[in-house]
Amino acid sequence: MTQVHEPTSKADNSPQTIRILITDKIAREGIDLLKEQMPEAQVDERRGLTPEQLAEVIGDYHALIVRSETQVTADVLSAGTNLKIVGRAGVGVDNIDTNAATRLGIIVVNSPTGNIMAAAEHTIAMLMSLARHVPAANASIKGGKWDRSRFMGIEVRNRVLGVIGLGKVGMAVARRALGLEMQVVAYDPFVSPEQARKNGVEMGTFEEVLTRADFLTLHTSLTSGPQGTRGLISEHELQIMKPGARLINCARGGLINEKALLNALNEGRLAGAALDVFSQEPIRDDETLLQLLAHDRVIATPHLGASTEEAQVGVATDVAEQIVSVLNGGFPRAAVNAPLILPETLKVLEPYMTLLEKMGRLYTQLQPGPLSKIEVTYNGDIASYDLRPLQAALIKGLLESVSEAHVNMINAQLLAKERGLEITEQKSTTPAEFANQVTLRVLSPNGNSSSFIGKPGIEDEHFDVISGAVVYDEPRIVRVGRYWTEFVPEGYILFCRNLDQPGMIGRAGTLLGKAQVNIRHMDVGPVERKPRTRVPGNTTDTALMVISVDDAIPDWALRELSETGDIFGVTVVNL
Ligand SMILES: NC(=O)C1=CN([C@@H]2O[C@H](COP(=O)(O)OP(=O)(O)OC[C@H]3O[C@@H](n4cnc5c(N)ncnc54)[C@H](O)[C@@H]3O)[C@@H](O)[C@H]2O)C=CC1
Ligand SMILES: O=C(O)C(=O)COP(=O)(O)O
Repeated sequence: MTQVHEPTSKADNSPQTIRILITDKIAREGIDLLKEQMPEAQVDERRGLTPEQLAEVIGDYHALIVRSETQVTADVLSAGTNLKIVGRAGVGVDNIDTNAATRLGIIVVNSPTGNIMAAAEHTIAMLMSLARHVPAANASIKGGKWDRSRFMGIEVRNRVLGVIGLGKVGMAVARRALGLEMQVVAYDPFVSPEQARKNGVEMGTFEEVLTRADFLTLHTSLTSGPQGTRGLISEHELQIMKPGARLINCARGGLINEKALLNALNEGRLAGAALDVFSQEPIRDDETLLQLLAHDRVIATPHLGASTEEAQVGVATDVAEQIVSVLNGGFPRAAVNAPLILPETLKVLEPYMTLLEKMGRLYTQLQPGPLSKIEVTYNGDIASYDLRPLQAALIKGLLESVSEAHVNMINAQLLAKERGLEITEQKSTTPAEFANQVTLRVLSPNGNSSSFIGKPGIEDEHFDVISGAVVYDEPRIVRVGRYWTEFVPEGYILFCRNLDQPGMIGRAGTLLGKAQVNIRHMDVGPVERKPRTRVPGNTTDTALMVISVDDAIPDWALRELSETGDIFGVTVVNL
């Protein structure tokens, strides 16, 4: 391990100290930004760590910043017990196990635009170098030769540039190639022909682009799996490429079957290849790559696409800003594994996030047991927002007591799915009983509401409907089961049902007084919201008594309350 910098501030092992680890070289501006905006944080730089070495130290850190060299494996992430965020100072995140990060609730951010121009310009430099043999001619003249005939080139004007992947870099390359008077034809299944045409680019099928291109340049990200891009250019694709074409790869080494490329070059089917990226980086012992590097018609650079001063300042500050935001409890602007929520939206949603989390917690404490289907209904203006953070908050509240996993916005959906929990949403901007009301309805596995089992008023009544609202920015629970109520879901709360008859409140109050437990708030909710006429002597009417208290209630007091008769279903929750 090469430790190029000692920790930049004095080591502090207190758990409260925010610690940020940087394991690849990033621009000083990014590090300065971290220190300015989080002066209390400890920022350490350590380079050349193997995944095993990184796994050993990562437990002490809250944030990790990498480029393409550090391998952030599932083991590294699992060892990051305090890790909240991994920042990739660049675009490609194929060196980070983002699935593992998602499962562990670790946010992964990148800088999607900071190095685009650098990568596009490097691609053009490779294109021109291939056309005019610049690297070989440079080596030749420096070797004391004056060899002009060996380095006969071709003009790129009027030649066809085939672009595979017309995303940010691909499009920037296309625009530059049009400036060089090339014809540009591209393949990208996710880009519309109209959008391409507006930029002077013709779209074609994969085969058309391969067969027409004089220069073929790759700009897709590297993905695995059956639909993935790994090995996108293999034996067959190289076979159908125009004879004498030239291939450029400034995206990811794994996009090309490098052995097949070596064969195509050796057999003279391709006139040249310019490679900035490789399946093994740095190249150590891969025989095919060593042969490609030694090949006359191969131009190579050591993954320099993003290496410009401008790009490095851009990506480092971009990622540093997001790290500061996340460590301060805010949201990143370019998360790879979390929904993008605008700050203005988040401000509106925050009290609802608290509400939904509390509703989930309240449900699991009142009604412990397995869950399979939940329907959430949003009524009022709130229904017009992006509600994904609210669903994540609900899942957090529901799963927290039944799962060891740290549930957050990143992994909530995944964890719910793993536990077979299906959540459906109903939205209506028409207000319900309250202006902005959220109702949670737990359904039985067959989709029916399993709300009330047994005769109303007996102890096995199920509380499978919970409604909440935000009143003056404060979350309130307004309905539990069939009872209307209103209380702030916070701290210890005693729930019980009582026969709807005089003397019940006094009985509970006296008992809590005897137990020295202070009542903060009390609400006795009827089954219907509207005032109604009590029928004297009707002993089946029940009400829900909700008593918020300052401290835990001793067991003997709860027992005594249950034994008084006419008060039953005594449960205490802690929200
Ligand atoms: N050499 C270097 O230093 C740098 C390399 N890169 C790499 O360049 C690549 C492109 O980056 P961006 O343009 O920012 O990404 P991007 O996400 O904007 O564009 C990728 C494009 O590929 C398309 N695509 C996906 N699957 C495809 C397939 N099977 N066939 C054809 N097109 C497909 C997508 O629709 C998308 O338009 C990434 O791999 C990135 O890591 C980026 C910056 C610097
Ligand atoms: O941003 C990317 O995808 C790159 O490939 C740049 O990699 P780097 O940050 O130079 O290691």
